[in-house]
Amino acid sequence: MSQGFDYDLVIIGAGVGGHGAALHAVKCGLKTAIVEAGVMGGTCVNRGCIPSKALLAASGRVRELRDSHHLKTLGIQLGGISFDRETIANHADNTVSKLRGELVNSLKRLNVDVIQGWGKLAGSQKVVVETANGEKTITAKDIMLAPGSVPWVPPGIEVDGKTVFTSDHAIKLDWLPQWIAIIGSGYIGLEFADIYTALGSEVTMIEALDRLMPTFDPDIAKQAQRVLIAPRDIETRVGVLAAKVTPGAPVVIELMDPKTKEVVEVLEVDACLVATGRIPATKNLGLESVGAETDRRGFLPVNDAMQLLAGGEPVPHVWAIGDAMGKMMLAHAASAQGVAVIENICGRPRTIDYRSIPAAAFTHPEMSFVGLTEPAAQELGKEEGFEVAAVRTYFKGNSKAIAEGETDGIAKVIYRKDTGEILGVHIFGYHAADLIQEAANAIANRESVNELAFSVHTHPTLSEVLDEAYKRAATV
Ligand SMILES: Cc1cc2nc3c(=O)[nH]c(=O)nc-3n(C[C@H](O)[C@H](O)[C@H](O)COP(=O)(O)OP(=O)(O)OC[C@H]3O[C@@H](n4cnc5c(N)ncnc54)[C@H](O)[C@@H]3O)c2cc1C
Ligand SMILES: NC(=O)c1ccc[n+]([C@@H]2O[C@H](COP(=O)([O-])OP(=O)(O)OC[C@H]3O[C@@H](n4cnc5c(N)ncnc54)[C@H](O)[C@@H]3O)[C@@H](O)[C@H]2O)c1
Repeated sequence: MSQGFDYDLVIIGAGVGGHGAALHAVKCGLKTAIVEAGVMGGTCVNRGCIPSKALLAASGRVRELRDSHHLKTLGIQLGGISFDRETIANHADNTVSKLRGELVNSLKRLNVDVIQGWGKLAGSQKVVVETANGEKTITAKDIMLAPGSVPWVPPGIEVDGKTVFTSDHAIKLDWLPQWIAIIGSGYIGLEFADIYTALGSEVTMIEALDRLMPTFDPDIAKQAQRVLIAPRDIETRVGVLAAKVTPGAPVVIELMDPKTKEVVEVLEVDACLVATGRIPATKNLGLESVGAETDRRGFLPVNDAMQLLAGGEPVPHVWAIGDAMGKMMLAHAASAQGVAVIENICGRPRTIDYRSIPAAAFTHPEMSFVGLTEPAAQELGKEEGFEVAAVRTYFKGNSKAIAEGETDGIAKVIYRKDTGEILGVHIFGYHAADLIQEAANAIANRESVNELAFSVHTHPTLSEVLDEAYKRAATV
């Protein structure tokens, strides 16, 4: 099919986004190559989702087995629980190797050519790859940019990879500091606070904004703070910037009042995890060869079809997906975008419905959401002229949660009062990450609480927290 080109499609970046796109491209009959400068699998497989979840699985088990009060209520008594840090780290490493191997094999099986090297655009249908053996030029009918993202380290913070580090180092679990400061209370800060406290470290969590977990719905953040932060070995500093961090023994952290710019406190800790967000890896991509440039924050500008834009106009045959275009920095969002681009290339127009993409933090218990927070829904209601309502149900009223002894949790359903359409669902509690999927499907189909109230949920399951919410919200 390649019509005088080396390939139908060349993808730059073999993360989950590029990989998902490659699999779908082959299914659609496109001759495909993927260019990777680093390790196959990108952030999610090597430095993100997978190793962090392996660490959370092991540390979560330690937390559970050490919770003698909880076990006692179930009639269980255990002796002292010990763990081996190195074996936990190996579990994460082995999981990464296994999944990376499977990813590489899946590409091999489908005859996707893997080209190792740094890829960049040299025009809208040409890629130059800097390989170990020199430059290689390849042509393609379409090109997809999927270069992902890297940790963002604010100015003033010096990372040495030993005492001051980002998640790239933390996932190796090289050591367990007695006292660790975590800068940022987003996903990475929360998940690593869960890991470190379960394994016995004391944590000081520093958040620049005026409340912890600022991107989560306020009700959920409040409940999570009550369960994930307050009873654990975690001190918090909120509304202060970590302005200067100097590695060493001790690590010295200067906290600054963002308004007065004055240093308000100096902390001396054993280690510091910088979890202050991620930035797109979009330097040296040859964008100038097609007249394009990144936006102010370094993201690749795209339209709804995910065509790369130059001066507001789509560059023919060049597409961009994943963390590098910055719509939602999640693995499943990146692969959904990759698949949608292939559909667009094949002439079956497809866009992404971001409102129905769920997200979860894999703390113990988990936090998850899909759609709008209550303040965002209220804002939309004001703009579009509808009223917003919310119902809350609690895990302590759910029979399965009671049987499990896992009653800390809340589900919140936000919906339009007039039509009952669900606008957002937020869950904090046992298995929240799995529970959110049915709400995501409901939002994707723009379903109303009035219909959902008739959908039958298995009894006794945790999913009945949503069943109860739909029934309470329904007008009939
Ligand atoms: C600690 C942590 C935990 C996470 N946990 C989750 C989670 O539980 N669930 C979830 O959904 N998301 C999670 N994420 C986010 C998730 O990892 C990212 O959203 C996802 O990896 C983005 O995929 P991507 O394909 O866009 O980019 P990446 O995975 O970053 O892959 C991009 C690839 O492109 C390569 N590359 C870049 N430039 C070039 C070039 N010029 N030439 C050749 N190759 C190039 C890079 O080497 C890299 O391999 C987590 C992230 C972190 C850091
Ligand atoms: N379970 C998951 O899906 C998962 C897990 C980990 C990471 N991720 C992805 O990785 C991305 C990065 O995660 P993250 O937690 O680093 O970023 P984040 O954007 O979620 O949170 C960063 C936090 O750091 C705070 N901050 C920034 N600079 C600061 C400073 N100088 N002092 C104090 N606080 C400061 C911000 O206010 C913010 O609350 C996320 O966008 C997420 O999409 C997802």
